[in-house]
Amino acid sequence: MLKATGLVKRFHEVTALDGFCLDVAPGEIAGLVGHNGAGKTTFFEIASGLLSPESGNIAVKGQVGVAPQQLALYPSVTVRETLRFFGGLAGLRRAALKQAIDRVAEELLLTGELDRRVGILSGGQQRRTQAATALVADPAVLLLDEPTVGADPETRAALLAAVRRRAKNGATVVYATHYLPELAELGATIAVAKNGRVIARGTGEELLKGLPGEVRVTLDGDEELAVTTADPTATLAELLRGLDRPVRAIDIRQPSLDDLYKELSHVA
Ligand SMILES: Nc1ncnc2c1ncn2[C@@H]1O[C@H](COP(=O)(O)OP(=O)(O)OP(=O)(O)O)[C@@H](O)[C@H]1O
Repeated sequence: MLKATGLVKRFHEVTALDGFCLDVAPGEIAGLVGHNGAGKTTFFEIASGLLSPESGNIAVKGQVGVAPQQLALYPSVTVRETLRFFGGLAGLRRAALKQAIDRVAEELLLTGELDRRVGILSGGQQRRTQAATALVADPAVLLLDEPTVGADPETRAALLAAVRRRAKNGATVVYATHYLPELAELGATIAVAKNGRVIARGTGEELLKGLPGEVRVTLDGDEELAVTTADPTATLAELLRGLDRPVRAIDIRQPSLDDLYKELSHVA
C-alpha cells in the first residue's frame, strides 16, 4: 500500500511537488505519466525515503524496491554480487538468496551475465540489472522510474511480465513511463502528473471516456470523409446510412492514452 497526501517539495525557486496526492492499493500497478519536470522522480525520491517533503504525508507499508531513473550500480562488481548485496539488504540469506537471484536473473534474461562485471555490460543489460535489484527480494512496494528506457523489445516484454507477476502476487507498484502502450500491457491504472500534482487519476477506460476519436471513410473516386466524434462506431453507422456511393475504405480511431496526454497538456 502507498498513500501520498499533499506532498510539497521545493528546490530553491522551483516547486517540484505542489500538493501531490497518490493512493495505490496492493496488487495495483499505477502508471505515473507526465511531461519532463512534472515531479515524478521527486515523488519517487520522497516515497523511497531519499528526500523529505516540506509538507504533506507519505505512508508506505512494507519493504520497498526502487529502480531509479539514473542507473545507480557499482561497475567493478559482478551482476551476481550486485544482486547478493541488494537481496542481502532486504534480509535474504543463503539458499533463499541464491534462489531469488537465479529466479530474477531468469525472469530478466540475465542468467548468462551473472558472473560478468556490471561495468562491461551493455546499456540495456545494466538497465535490466538495475530492475533486478528492485525485484530480487519481492518487496511489497515497487517504485520503478522509467525502467525500460533503452530496452530492446525482448527486454521490455520480460520486464513488464516480471512486474505484472509481482502485482498479481499482491505488490503495490508505481511505474513511471513516457511510453504509454506499456501501461495498457501492464493493465495499469493511470495517474497524470503536471506541475507537481496528479491532475487525473483512474483506469485508462475511465480517463478516455468522453475523449473524441475519429472516423474516416474513403469513397470511390478517393473522396474522404473525416469526422471527429465522441462515439466513432455510432457516427460510422450514421455516415454509412446516408451514403449513396460505394465505400473503398473505413478507418476508425478510438481515443488513445496519447490523446489524453495531449488533452491534459492544455489543462492548467
Ligand atoms: N536536486 C534538485 N535541485 C534542483 N531542482 C531539482 C532537483 N530535483 C528536481 N528538481 C526540479 O524539480 C522539477 C521536477 O523534476 P523531476 O525530476 O521530479 O521531474 P520528472 O517528472 O521526473 O521529469 P522527467 O520526465 O524529465 O524525468 C524540475 O523542474 C527539476 O529541475
